[in-house]
Amino acid sequence: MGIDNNRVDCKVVLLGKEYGGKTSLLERFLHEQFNEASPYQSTIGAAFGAKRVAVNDKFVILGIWDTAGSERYQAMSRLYYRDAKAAIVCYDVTEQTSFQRARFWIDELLQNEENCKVYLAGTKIDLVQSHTKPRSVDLHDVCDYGEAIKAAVLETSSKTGENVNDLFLKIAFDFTKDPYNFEKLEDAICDASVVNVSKADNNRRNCCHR
Ligand SMILES: Nc1nc2c(ncn2[C@@H]2O[C@H](COP(=O)(O)OP(=O)(O)OP(=O)(O)O)[C@@H](O)[C@H]2O)c(=O)[nH]1
Repeated sequence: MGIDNNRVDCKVVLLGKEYGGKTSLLERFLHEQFNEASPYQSTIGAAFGAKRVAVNDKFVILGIWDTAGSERYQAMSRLYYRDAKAAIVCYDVTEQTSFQRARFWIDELLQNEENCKVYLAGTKIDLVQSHTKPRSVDLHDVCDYGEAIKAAVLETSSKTGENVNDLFLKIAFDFTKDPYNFEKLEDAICDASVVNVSKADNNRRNCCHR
């Protein structure tokens, strides 16, 4: 992709319960794929990926840390949210306990990272839409909570891609809205890997934005 991994404009961290869909979300965003056939492998430690995103006439490089959801790695996951500009806190819309876990991480972020913007990502919405599994987390409840903590809420599917680009593009867009961040951005040359905010911004649903 031609990205210099030493230069990241916006540090993003993925947090949430194990099996919650974090790695799949990152895989969908970075490589536009979802490997349903391959068996679930829990993340050990953390993984990193970067992607350049176009916002108007500027480019933002999102450097994204995918943390392990297992409580065994909780102490390690804490290391990855330090100085993050954005946290995507994931919960599985079909599993209520994953939402409780999301709230745990948000409490931590609110206490420790006042400059980190929180995005609540409901995952696996395709399972509800296809009636494969019932919904366990109500979108309106999450939106009420999101409003209270000033967090955007998006329900996503890494399987269909619904709202996945929109989520990351919103992060990049919000990042450029801060004049301090915007000044630091350098012009970059467009290539095929760039995702454009204006293209992915259409037909948004299952979300409430702050
Ligand atoms: N149908 C459907 N399945 C999904 C989706 N996202 C993830 N999954 C499945 O859910 C399981 C867990 O997904 P992961 O992305 O590995 O979850 P994780 O949060 O990274 O898990 P940890 O590494 O344990 O923290 C896998 O079997 C995925 O295929 C989705 O949007 N739709």
